[in-house]
Amino acid sequence: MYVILEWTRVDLGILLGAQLQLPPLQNRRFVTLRECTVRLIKMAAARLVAGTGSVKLPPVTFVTGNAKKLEEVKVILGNSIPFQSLKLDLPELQGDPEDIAKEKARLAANQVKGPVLVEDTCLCFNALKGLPDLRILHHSYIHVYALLLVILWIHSKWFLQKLGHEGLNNMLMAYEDKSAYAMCIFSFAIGPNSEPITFVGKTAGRIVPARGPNDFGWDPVFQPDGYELTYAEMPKEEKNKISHRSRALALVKSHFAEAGYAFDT
Ligand SMILES: O=c1nc[nH]c2c1ncn2[C@H]1C[C@H](O)[C@@H](COP(=O)(O)OP(=O)(O)OP(=O)(O)O)O1
Ligand SMILES: [Mg+2]
Repeated sequence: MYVILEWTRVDLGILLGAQLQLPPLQNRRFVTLRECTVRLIKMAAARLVAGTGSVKLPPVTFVTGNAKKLEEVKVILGNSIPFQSLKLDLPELQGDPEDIAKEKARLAANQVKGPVLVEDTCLCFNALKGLPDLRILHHSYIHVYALLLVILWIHSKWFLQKLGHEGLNNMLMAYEDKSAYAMCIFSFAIGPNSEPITFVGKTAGRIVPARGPNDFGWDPVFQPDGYELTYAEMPKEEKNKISHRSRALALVKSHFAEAGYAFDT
């Protein structure tokens, strides 16, 4: 079958030209159905491989209500992924950090109606088997043990699930083990109703009495392993080299490079 379709600006040109990235038609008034079909098949194959194919995506929207996170993400991503940011206060969900990140991505994608990137960060104490995260305690790091009591109350259900009653009873105060890790989970959803994927970055360290500027969360109480400085005391470039956030973003970048998403720029 060899049907000739007239190529007009309004209908096919817009409909197929945009989707299939047909060559400019300066010297041709016609494209063949075969040509369209071949390109459609190629596009479908590319979709299978890349998860999206050659259909162009709008730039990714990084959704966060936290200006400090955004500052870091901008520096770390540079020009590697076309993105814009949107300040939205997404609900503070509780539960497993990876589930929280995915749920945040779903909520954000439904609002933005396009590709979104979100992240969820937590600080976890090894003495407490990775609990708690300090998501709720935004700017307090007076004394970690004092915080634990508050967190215990706030997350009691979660604590019980993870540690059990005995663990809870044994938990308070005298911990030798001050080791902890900072964990960042980015979640990417290509659009509403698509299953988000996640990228986890961790940095090991320990909890110390607060040192350094007090402008970003628990940075003053977290000292990464191998360093004499807390996150807060480090120059920003130094933190960005080793941080939980940059490690997670390295995975995000590789994913984008491998998937070969094409963006409208
Ligand atoms: O690198 C960090 N260094 C120190 N503190 C940090 C870092 N990253 C997040 N944080 C704090 C902010 C918030 O108190 C909690 C995470 O909560 P988390 O829900 O992920 O952040 P958020 O609510 O501030 O912003 P978002 O709108 O992206 O959810 O840990
Ligand atoms: Mg939040």
